[in-house]
Amino acid sequence: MLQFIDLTKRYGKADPPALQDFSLTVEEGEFVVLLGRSGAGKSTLIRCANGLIRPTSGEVRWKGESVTRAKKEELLKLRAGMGMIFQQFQLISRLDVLTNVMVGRFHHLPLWRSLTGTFPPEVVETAREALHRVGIGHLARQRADGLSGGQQQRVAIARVLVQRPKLLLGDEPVASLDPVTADAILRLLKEIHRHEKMTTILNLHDVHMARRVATRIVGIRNGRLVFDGKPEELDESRVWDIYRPDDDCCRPFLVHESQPPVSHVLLRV
Ligand SMILES: Nc1ncnc2c1ncn2[C@@H]1O[C@H](COP(=O)(O)OP(=O)(O)OP(=O)(O)O)[C@@H](O)[C@H]1O
Repeated sequence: MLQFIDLTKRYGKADPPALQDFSLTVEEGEFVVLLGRSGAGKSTLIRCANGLIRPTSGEVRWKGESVTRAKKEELLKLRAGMGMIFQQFQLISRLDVLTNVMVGRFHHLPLWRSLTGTFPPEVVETAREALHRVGIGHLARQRADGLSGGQQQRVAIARVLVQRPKLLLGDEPVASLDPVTADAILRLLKEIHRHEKMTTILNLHDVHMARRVATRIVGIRNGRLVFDGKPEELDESRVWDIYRPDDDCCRPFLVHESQPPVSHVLLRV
């Protein structure tokens, strides 16, 4: 169980809070998609989950242990059970694909192996299997920077698979990809979720895709939770609550009867 308890995050004293009194409990095995406008606080929340960002107040607890209060060593241990994928993939560009995937096992190997970059045969085998699983087994010996965005995200997902985390966090994992590739990556994540049952939290900018993959959708607006429900409960007025501009300036256009539903309009802007 992952608990966000009364989180508030201010980056600067004078800045408005990126998160404000934010509480949410995510049960094991859920597939949660965070929706919200740019700057709503989605990335901040995801990064608080694995301690990349410390909240100004409040606490994150993972399986009962405090991520927020964990000391460096404890935090590294907690993070070993949390995989993360990013918009910009975060691969080591000069290394080949297979080595990038094996990096996912670093947490579980003795320090000398990390320092020398040598991996036991079973790790090599596990990494090869993971690459096949994500559909790019044939690219194992290619340099990471020679791949397309979709292929790089598959490498990043394979790296998470060898890590065998209990929690997968995705900070806009498909935001840099074209719609067809984004769709393929989300299908892959959904299939992995179905198979591994790992708790998954992603933030996405696409309402339609969110409805398709999530078991639960959380809407964030100005750092506060404004929707928490099943995909089928996210009707047009709730989509509007999440995305409406603060001054309501565009509402007459967006909800005009002759217009497609808000979620469709939002997909196109
Ligand atoms: N490192 C930082 N320093 C200062 N302010 C930051 C920092 N990171 C985020 N913010 C601010 O915190 C608020 C929330 O940002 P955050 O990136 O969490 O939103 P988001 O919903 O993920 O947005 P997007 O969808 O555009 O990525 C924004 O006002 C943003 O400008």
